[in-house]
Amino acid sequence: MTGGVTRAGRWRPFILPVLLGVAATLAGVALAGASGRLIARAALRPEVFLSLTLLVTLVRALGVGRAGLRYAERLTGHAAALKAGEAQRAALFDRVARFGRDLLARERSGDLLSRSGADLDARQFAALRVTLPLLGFAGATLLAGGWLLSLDAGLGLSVLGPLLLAAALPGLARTWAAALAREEAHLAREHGAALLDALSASADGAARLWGPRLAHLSAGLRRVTQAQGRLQTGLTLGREALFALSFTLVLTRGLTLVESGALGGAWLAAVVLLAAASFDALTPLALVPGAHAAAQAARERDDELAAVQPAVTEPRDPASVPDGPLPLALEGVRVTRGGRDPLRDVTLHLPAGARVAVTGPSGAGKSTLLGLISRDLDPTAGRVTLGGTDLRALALADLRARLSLHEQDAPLLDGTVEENLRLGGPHAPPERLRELLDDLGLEDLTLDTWVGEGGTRLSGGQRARVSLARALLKPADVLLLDEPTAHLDPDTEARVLRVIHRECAGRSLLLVTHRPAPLALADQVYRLQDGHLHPLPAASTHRKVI
Ligand SMILES: Nc1ncnc2c1ncn2[C@@H]1O[C@H](COP(=O)(O)OP(=O)(O)OP(=O)(O)O)[C@@H](O)[C@H]1O
Repeated sequence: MTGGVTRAGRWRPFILPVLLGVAATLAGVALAGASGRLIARAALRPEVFLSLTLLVTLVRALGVGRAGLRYAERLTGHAAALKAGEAQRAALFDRVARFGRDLLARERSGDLLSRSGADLDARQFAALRVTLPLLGFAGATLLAGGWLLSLDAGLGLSVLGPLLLAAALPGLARTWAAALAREEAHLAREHGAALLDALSASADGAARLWGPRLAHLSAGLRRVTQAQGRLQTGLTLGREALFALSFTLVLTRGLTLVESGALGGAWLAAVVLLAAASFDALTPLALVPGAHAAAQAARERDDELAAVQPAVTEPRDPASVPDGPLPLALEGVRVTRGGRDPLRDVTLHLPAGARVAVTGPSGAGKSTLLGLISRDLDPTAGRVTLGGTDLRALALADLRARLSLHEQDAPLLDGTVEENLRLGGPHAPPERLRELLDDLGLEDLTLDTWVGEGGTRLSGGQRARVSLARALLKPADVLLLDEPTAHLDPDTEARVLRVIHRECAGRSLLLVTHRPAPLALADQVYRLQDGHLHPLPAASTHRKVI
């Protein structure tokens, strides 16, 4: 999914941390063996302590080296994971941005949010949570098993038998662990989405209706977490029982070998500690099936998302748009939405610099008309053109640079008023922003007012005017205004219309509205009804407003 980054390329940054982690595990196993040997020899013959200098140095080197290797593995591993995550996040953002609101209409936003966070986490740490423990365990088994087998087959089997059985335990429970991980992810998604729904509907008490649903989902999550806990406890108990068995077998066999003289007494401590250390390498294996299942599920969901086609696509070889104001036209346009045709055969010409208004009943398709021009959607039949070129032949960014859209629900970004305005006019001087707000009747709103998520800390009328100011600030040739005076009292509406009239100078305007007053801005008014545009008499009766 990372746009051109190959599978091998994604793994390369993890090679060093995985090697470091494996080396740290091996150093741990070797340290246990070497220190056992050292302690035993020093205890048996203290007078030869000086001759043990090499062993002492080895033990110290392994002790310090293991900590250093583990530290370096964590450092490089997390850096690699975060870097991989960065690329995955950017790719996800690109994809989501291509879908725009399409995706939000298709997926629930809480679902998308919790899912993308968990999926990115599962994928970016897969190498450290799956590959590293497996390789570390394989290395420890080869080292400890190989040495013990070379000493005595019975000793080797006493460790390898229980060790491999203990390693297989999480694998045996894999299906159960994967089912629990899937159920947990599903419940967490449902819970996240229901919580967001409940919060956004909390004002009218509708949230209380979600109470039982949230409680049910919480109970489900608790049940799954408890089942996961029981599974982990079972696996730990099984591992400890196999360790106890191995320890007993190694000790029994080792003592027999010492008694028969086949093994030096000083080696027994090394053998026992080495066997114990190889079981330590098992601990991280318990999480491997869950991490593997999560990474696999994340990949499947990513493929699913990749297979969904956005409503509008970029042309392969975009046409260029000439500079300067250009005419816009809808030619015989039909739109099918939700099984209905809100627009059936719509033809509309907006010459450069013209001002056109469209009115009509609710649900007639007025916003859909603007959506066609900003390419939120494409027509089912007919075409929309800018300067004679079909919009589908233009790069989306080129098209949208020429348009400025104020939407009916006036969505604002979570930030300050100034940050929102700067999306429209990044280089506008602060005085220009201030003046525009004052002219729109927003004298009380400071530029550093924080608007909250979606602008929810502002009143509906304030939010609409900040969004309108943002649209007016954008240096675009075509203004598309959807209900620019919604939520406003008549006096403020008149003020706002005067500002629009002033700011429209030299640009084209297409506005859609239910209200009569904004029609005064237009040279030509249409009524959209039953999928067709019907011209109305000029709106000169409303001129007095502006
Ligand atoms: N994202 C969507 N998916 C499917 N159908 C949609 C979508 N958005 C709008 N519609 C449908 O398209 C039709 C036209 O909606 P539109 O919002 O364009 O009407 P409108 O004239 O702007 O209404 P209003 O005046 O109430 O804002 C409606 O039947 C609506 O249900």
